[in-house]
Amino acid sequence: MVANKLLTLVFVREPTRILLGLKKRGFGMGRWNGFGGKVETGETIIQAALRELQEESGLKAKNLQEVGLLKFEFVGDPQLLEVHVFTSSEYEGKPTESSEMKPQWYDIDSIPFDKMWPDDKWWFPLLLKGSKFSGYFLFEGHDDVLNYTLEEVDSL
Ligand SMILES: CCc1c(NC2CC2)nc(N)nc1N1CCCCC1
Repeated sequence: MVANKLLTLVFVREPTRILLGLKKRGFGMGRWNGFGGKVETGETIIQAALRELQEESGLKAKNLQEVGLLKFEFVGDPQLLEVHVFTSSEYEGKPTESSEMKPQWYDIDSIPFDKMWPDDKWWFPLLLKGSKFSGYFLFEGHDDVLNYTLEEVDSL
């Protein structure tokens, strides 16, 4: 039994814009995304979310709200990924480029979906309107979504 791999994903949000980062290397390189990564042993999901945001963007979130739970399966790979999605509207610091990510503010009307993970176009509208959501995506490779389910939920 392969346990789900726990990952975090944080979006820093202002009224009309959202902070995205361009992944400079590794998994998802060349795609704009929120800030996140693996939950290490000995840390909570929240601690991991705060740590990854700080490491990758330089920002210290003062409020994290869990808004989504996304599960990913890849054809041929037994490892399921479980991504806990958060938003933050209060933070300290200035967006700073790291070795991993180049941060940039995007107007919420011009999200670069063609340069993001393919699943984002489905759940991002729910994040932007403040809904809580839970979804599952079956990928073949890193570009093709074979199947998905997505629902708005009252609580995560
Ligand atoms: C789980 C991969 C993934 C994804 N879905 C695609 C099936 C791979 N979509 C988005 N937006 N972020 C993702 N990660 C957020 C946590 C850090 C690693 C990348």
